[in-house]
Amino acid sequence: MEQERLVQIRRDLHKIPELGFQEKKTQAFLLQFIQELPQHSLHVKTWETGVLVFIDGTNPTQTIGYRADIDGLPITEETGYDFASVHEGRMHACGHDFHMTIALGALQRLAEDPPVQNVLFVFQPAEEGPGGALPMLQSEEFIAWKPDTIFALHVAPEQPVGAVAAREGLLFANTSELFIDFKGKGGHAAYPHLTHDMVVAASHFIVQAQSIVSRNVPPLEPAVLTVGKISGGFVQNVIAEHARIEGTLRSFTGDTMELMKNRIEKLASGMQESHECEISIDYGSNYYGVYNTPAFIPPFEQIVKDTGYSYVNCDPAMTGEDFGYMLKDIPGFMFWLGVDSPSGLHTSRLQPKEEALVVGVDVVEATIRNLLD
Ligand SMILES: CC(=O)N[C@@H](CCC[C@H](N)C(=O)O)C(=O)O
Repeated sequence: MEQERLVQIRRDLHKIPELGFQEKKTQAFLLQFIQELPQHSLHVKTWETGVLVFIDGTNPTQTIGYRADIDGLPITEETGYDFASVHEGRMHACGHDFHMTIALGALQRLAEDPPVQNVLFVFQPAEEGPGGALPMLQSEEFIAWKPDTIFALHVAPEQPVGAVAAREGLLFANTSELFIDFKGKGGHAAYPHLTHDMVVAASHFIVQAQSIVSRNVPPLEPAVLTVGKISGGFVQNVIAEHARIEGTLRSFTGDTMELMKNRIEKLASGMQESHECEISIDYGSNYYGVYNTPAFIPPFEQIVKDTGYSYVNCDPAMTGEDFGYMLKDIPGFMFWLGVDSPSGLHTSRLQPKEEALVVGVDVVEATIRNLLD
């Protein structure tokens, strides 16, 4: 019965993915669901497009926080689901529909049978960008209910259903977005000698930037430089006066991140000369690495096993998460929840198995009830 209800919630949310800070329908859905729960121990606030729900514990000494991110991605869905996104060009391709459903499932169980400690459920906007965690953390609404400990999960397509993975210390990388604009002299395709072609400049830049990780970053330091999007020009027979590349930088240390940015800037300054153009760089949002407080991991492993699921001690990943900002300020941790999808995160065919929803609810509920007792 509960499984059917969780599946329905997930499917309803899956249909309405919205980008960061535009999650109006998602927020309305969450509020409607929360309003239908037993209200005796609940307090609800909104912040921007997010929602905060505080549950009074029965004999509290502390507050434990649980955070779920709520935004979707600008990806066109290709799952073939009959409950696919009805928002064109938007998809829950990072599993945030699962994250919200699991939080609602755990919230329902705790609203019906409140735990000893106080609980704060955090439904946070804009994880994929521009980043909702930091401003939410600094908001009056959050500060008034600030928890002593906080945790969160992320779906893991490569792990089987029933597996929960975590580690002490660094789980996710530092990230920085990367937006670079190239501006030069465009013109007729037949007169290239009179122009400074920005498609050519951007292409050279992308190829040369590949040597930053392979030739500047020390070989034992993990680093990623990905260009995910390139755009520019007007039409096939006009030489482009503008091109733009959009990407992301990932590292485990602040020094490596600085080194990559430094090399990008040097490369850009050399290319301004060689391609006779103007290059401007914007690093967009930067996320702090997700660092799990080591002391919580052994008790969490025990809770997972006691709940009947398997625990995996995993390696750190180059994914990013603005939850890193919350963990910088509040002790806690993040874990991976196995959802066994053949297609990975940020793909148009991500198909997490819905049997994992109840696993998530069980683990989140058990952690809230037992971690601090
Ligand atoms: C878990 C996950 O996939 N998170 C995103 C976070 C995006 C951060 C930012 N927009 C960037 O691209 O640097 C990820 O891409 O890892």
